Amino acid sequence: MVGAHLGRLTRSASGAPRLYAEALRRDDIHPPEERTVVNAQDNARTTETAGERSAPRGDGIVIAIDGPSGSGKSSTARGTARAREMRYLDTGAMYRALTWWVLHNGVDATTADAAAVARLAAQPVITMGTDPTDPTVRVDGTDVAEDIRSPEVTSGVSAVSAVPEVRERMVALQRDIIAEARRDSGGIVVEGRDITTVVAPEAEVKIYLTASAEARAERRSREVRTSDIAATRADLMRRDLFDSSRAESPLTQTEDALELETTGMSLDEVIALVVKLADEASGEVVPSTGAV
Ligand SMILES: Nc1ncnc2c1ncn2[C@@H]1O[C@H](COP(=O)(O)OP(=O)(O)O)[C@@H](O)[C@H]1O
Ligand SMILES: Nc1ccn([C@@H]2O[C@H](COP(=O)(O)OP(=O)(O)O)[C@@H](O)[C@H]2O)c(=O)n1
Repeated sequence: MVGAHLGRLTRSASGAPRLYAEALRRDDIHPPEERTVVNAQDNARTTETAGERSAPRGDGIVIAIDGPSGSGKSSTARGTARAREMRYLDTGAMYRALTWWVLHNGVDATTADAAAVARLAAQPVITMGTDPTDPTVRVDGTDVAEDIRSPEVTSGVSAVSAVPEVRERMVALQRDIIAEARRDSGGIVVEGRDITTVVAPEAEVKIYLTASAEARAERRSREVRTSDIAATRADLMRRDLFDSSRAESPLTQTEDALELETTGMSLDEVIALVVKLADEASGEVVPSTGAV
């Protein structure tokens, strides 16, 4: 199992291995910018970004990250993809894009019946740009990157993403993007709620990212510049409950994903740890044998 030698591992309540921050105090984990280039292939990659790379490599790995809202999935996935020159896929942005489309067509996603949502969600072409320095999301060619972060979309997205036809369509698209990244690049970091369980259970690195509800609410409040941490926390809890209790592909923590508890860790520390796991999984670093 990836990461078993990286730090102090214990078992969480679900039985999943849990990696604590103590691992970061070990000498062999560096922030991404200090990461040493470990082979010639890596060296060649330093001059281009993941999005620009043209030469097919065919040895790309997949890093799958799931977790609740505000646990740091997007920032960690993006940072890791940038550090390792991989592609990056924010699957939440895809469900948000479809939710935007539903609202754009005058339908309230939270009250509409599932059949109406499914019909509408089948219509537009969703296009995802996977360069981690400039990820894009388009609906029928319209750039919706900003609009999909609106409170209206955030309120409706859990209802839209619970519709089976919506998931079927998005998962197929996600798998296509992953297959292409495996074939043509250094691989891809994919984050969401069902990546380790449904979209890419075969991923070389599987992580369940988490943090305390307080830490997540504080992070999100800082991000959206509100001082009402209690309201932010309530919104996170509402969405987490919906996402983890729905019938279709609920957010779940499985035994074969490494739980990374990030309360008290900085983003750079988390990224450094995931980069380290990825380096090991792709054979770029010889695993150390000491502490477990
Ligand atoms: N380990 C961390 N420490 C402090 N802030 C963090 C950490 N990880 C993420 N953040 C910040 O928390 C906010 C939410 O992170 P994000 O990556 O959007 O989470 P998610 O994708 O899981 O909802 C962002 O502003 C991000 O910069
Ligand atoms: N793989 C995924 C990703 C997101 N989603 C849904 O999309 C919503 C928005 O995802 P997001 O990653 O943008 O969420 P946050 O970053 O706001 O926490 C989630 O609350 C889920 O309802 C999903 O069902 N499956």
